[in-house]
Amino acid sequence: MMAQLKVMPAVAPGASKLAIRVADVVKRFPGKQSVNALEDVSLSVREREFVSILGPSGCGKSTLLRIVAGLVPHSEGVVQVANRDVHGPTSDIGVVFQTSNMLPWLTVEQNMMLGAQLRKLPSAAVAHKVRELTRTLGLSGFENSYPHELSGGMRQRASIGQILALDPQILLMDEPFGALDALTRDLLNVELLRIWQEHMKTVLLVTHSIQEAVFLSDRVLVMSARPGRVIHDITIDLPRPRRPENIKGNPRYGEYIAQISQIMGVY
Ligand SMILES: Nc1ncnc2c1ncn2[C@@H]1O[C@H](COP(=O)(O)OP(=O)(O)OP(=O)(O)O)[C@@H](O)[C@H]1O
Repeated sequence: MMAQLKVMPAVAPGASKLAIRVADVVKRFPGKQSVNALEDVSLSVREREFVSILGPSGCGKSTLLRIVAGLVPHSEGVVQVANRDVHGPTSDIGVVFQTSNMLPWLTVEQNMMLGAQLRKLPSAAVAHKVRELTRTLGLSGFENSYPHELSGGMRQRASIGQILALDPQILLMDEPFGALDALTRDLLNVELLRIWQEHMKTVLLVTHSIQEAVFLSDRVLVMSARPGRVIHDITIDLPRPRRPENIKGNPRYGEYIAQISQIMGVY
């Protein structure tokens, strides 16, 4: 028996405590060859939900994430974070990209402190938080290392630490583990779930990996080819806490992957 997929409307009617609301968003990049990147995109993410976005290359996933982050303006529609219209970056949101944002001339600890210092957050509290994050992200002993002295996985963990040091309520992640080998990616997926649960964050993650999306998420959104729209909203009904050993052998996990692969035309 295949798992029964719950396909929900893209914007849950009457949903309370929305962390992110995107309604009928259009994005056009003007220019000689103007690009219609997004067309009537609607989605909602509730507080503390873990939602992933999948879609074909070039469908506008990164653009959508950057719009929610306030880094790119949208052409039409409504984008709200914590019930407020997004007009630019806010402290409610932290963004993790595929490649590390660390400054090469600063150490891990200095990089993790930097954002908080720029925001003039109280330095003793920040130093305490950074020490704690260094430990929980498995970077103890590397506080004084420079980015080039770290492995790719450690650099990504440090980048996540940089963002968590600012304590945003919402984490937007754009293929954060895309450049890593499969084993490191699996390990960081488990760490990400632990962080998400411990720190009670809302996460919106863009990924190319159906397996990663199913393993991590409460819901998986699937976008159409460009101009991108959210065409499926699939609730992942797998038990938590999730670890590879108790999820990857679960037949429902395989069924979700098969169904999403079918939706996306990937076999
Ligand atoms: N600054 C820009 N100016 C013009 N066009 C852009 C710009 N940024 C993105 N685009 C176009 O918008 C479309 C969506 O790009 P985007 O990077 O959001 O897709 P994506 O789904 O994240 O792709 P991928 O999965 O390959 O990373 C593409 O056609 C891209 O060329």
